[in-house]
Amino acid sequence: MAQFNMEDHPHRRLNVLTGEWVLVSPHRAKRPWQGQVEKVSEEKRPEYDPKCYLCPGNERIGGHLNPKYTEPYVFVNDFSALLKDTPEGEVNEGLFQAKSESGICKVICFSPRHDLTVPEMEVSEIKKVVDLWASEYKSIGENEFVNYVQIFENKGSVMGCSNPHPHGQIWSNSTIPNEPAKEQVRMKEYFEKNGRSILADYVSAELEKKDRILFENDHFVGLVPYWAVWPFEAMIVSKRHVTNLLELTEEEKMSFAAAYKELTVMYDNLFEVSFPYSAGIHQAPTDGEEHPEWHLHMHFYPPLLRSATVKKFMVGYEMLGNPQRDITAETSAQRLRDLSKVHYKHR
Ligand SMILES: O=C1CCN([C@@H]2O[C@H](COP(=O)(O)O)[C@@H](O)[C@H]2O)C(=O)N1
Ligand SMILES: [Zn+2]
Repeated sequence: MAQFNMEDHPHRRLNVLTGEWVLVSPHRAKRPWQGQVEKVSEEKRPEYDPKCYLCPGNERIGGHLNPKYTEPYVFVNDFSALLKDTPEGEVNEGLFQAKSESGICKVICFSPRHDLTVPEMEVSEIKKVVDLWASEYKSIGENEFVNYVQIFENKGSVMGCSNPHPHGQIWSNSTIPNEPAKEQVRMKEYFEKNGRSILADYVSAELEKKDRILFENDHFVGLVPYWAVWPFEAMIVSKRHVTNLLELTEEEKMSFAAAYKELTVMYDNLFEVSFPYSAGIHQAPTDGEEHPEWHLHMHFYPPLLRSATVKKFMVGYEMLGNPQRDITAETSAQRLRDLSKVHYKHR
């Protein structure tokens, strides 16, 4: 019987943040990487699109007029999934439980330019987005009925993104949503047991091992998590143990912006296409309590598997059993690390 090893044999890995497992089948990806990288023609977008709902000076659905903004611009979502004046109410009938939920949803236009995406923006421009994320986290979180603020970005039509103009969203609500709630349980357990943040210890351990590190700068580390589910899933984690964006210094926010750019340039260079993903920041709840267990981090969940047009499907066994992947996190990290740091459009 051969000796078990993680490069050749099927195994499960634990996500210590959520307590969930992922099945890894490396033997299925043993074949050398011959996935053809067909070129996907991307239409060149205009710097301004008169029909775009997010461009400066344009009218949005419902008649709201965007100002001729020149900096990142935020507005309340015209089709908000959560509303701040939702009447309180609940259903409590044995197996039938329901509760009213209030919240605020906003859209952030990262740049007045219709044609730019984060990897093509200057770090100083992305820093302005980080500043706006922080001020929105503060102002939205100050609402009595808001206890969690989820900042995220859907990029690319394959992620259901309805508009290519670079933008993100903020959905905030009264209860902590499932994903951060799962992480909070494990972060709290670890912090109460060890007096340190689980992600601080995890990042130090990864910097020791190196094989899943994508990059590091003065204040942030980019890595493929040991428990990654999506083929090129990644995380950006602050080196210092901060619980939310407001604790970051100006220099740390600039480093965050640089890390966001560095990772998304890698992503675009992988298949030389604008790389789709859903990404979001996890940070402390805004319930007015201290949350030393929290450690600011950003998840990136990109769907592409082996080319610009072949994506991973989380179906079947993934839905009924648990997530499964072929290439290992280490192989993905190696492929991303080997890529040029210069965006393919600027070579
Ligand atoms: O006029 C508009 C168009 C789109 N939107 C909102 O912008 C958001 C676009 O984000 P996505 O492309 O990630 O779906 C979406 O949530 C949609 O509700 C407006 O608020 N007003
Ligand atoms: Zn998280």
